[in-house]
Amino acid sequence: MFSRKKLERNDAIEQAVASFFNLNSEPKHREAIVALADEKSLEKGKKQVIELSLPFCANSRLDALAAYLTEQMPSLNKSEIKVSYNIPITAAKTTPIPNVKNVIAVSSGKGGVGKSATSVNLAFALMEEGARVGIVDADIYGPSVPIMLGNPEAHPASEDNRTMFPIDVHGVVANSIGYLVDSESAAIWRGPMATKALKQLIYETKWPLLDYLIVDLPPGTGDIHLTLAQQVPLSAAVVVSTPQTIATADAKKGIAMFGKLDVPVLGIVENMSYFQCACGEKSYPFSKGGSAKLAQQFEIPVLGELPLSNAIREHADEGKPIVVFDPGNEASLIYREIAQQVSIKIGAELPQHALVTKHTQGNPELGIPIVNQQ
Ligand SMILES: Nc1ncnc2c1ncn2[C@@H]1O[C@H](COP(=O)(O)OP(=O)(O)OP(=O)(O)O)[C@@H](O)[C@H]1O
Repeated sequence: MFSRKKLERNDAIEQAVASFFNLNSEPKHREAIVALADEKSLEKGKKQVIELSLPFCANSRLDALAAYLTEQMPSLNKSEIKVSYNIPITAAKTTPIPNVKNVIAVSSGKGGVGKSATSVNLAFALMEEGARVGIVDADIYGPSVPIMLGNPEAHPASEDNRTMFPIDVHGVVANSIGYLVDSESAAIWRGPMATKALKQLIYETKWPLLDYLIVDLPPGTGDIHLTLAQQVPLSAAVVVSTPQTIATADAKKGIAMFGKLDVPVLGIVENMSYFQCACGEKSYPFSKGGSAKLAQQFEIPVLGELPLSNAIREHADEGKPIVVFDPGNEASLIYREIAQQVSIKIGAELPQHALVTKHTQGNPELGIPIVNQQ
């Protein structure tokens, strides 16, 4: 009979992991990282399995993490490092959405700055990093997610004519008003009708277990935003802007609105930041540094700067998200970095839901079963 060695939490490994991911040294930012190891075998440099549980997803950095850990701690040299993700549930002040751990609003003050393109690619980037992700298109008046996902003719199935199943697209599940009614009908909805439609879309969709639900908001700071922030358990928001003053001025209103509604803004995604010609030279058609100034003012980070790129536009127009269809493209790599930062901030920096006990995967009271991931 073989008995499994008892593995103990190993503080030194946890600290090294936290420093690799540049986490703040405050204990609350580290405590969700759990490293289990048999300390005695570590001392002797024996081959063993280290079990690492992270509160965020980081597929693209696992090789670098393993290299960093063995460099910092040569005793890990012969060890196999097994990583799993245990993404926590963050603050839920209002009715939770069954099966959904974290809701991330993607917002912009001004229209046309690339909010939907960012929402869609952020969703796929989080999925590629190892999370279970859904996207809901809250842009009731101009839903563009179905086009960007390449399935504008799709229609969610229903078992009971009351609830619907989201549509699975390349591993992300989605729902949009665009799948349910034609665009002319939705465009004439006003106030209560639009907010009711949005709530139905969110609460009457049977989401599978999701680490993150991305909500692509309409531009501006109107009724829909207020409803969403007050009646849907938003974990955090990401604000998209171009660098030009007219866009950052509107983005500012959005950041201020989330501040008043107590929704943490994780940072700004600067879209159409620069244009890089084939010769390698960069130019700045929409001005330079606008988001950095805004970020400084609100003491939030710029999560990433995306180029004005034909490839981003073509993939969006063709319904083939660039992160999935051209993963090696510079823009895809930037989306992946943004996704990682979003995931790290939610997992290691935001307060977790009070009902979530430490290292608990889910919460039955929230309709989230306790299951083991990966
Ligand atoms: N970085 C980029 N480079 C080139 N084109 C882009 C980029 N980002 C987005 N686009 C294109 O710009 C157009 C507007 O983008 P998108 O629909 O994402 O903006 P939006 O802010 O969601 O707009 P709205 O909310 O007003 O509908 C789309 O055709 C999209 O493909």
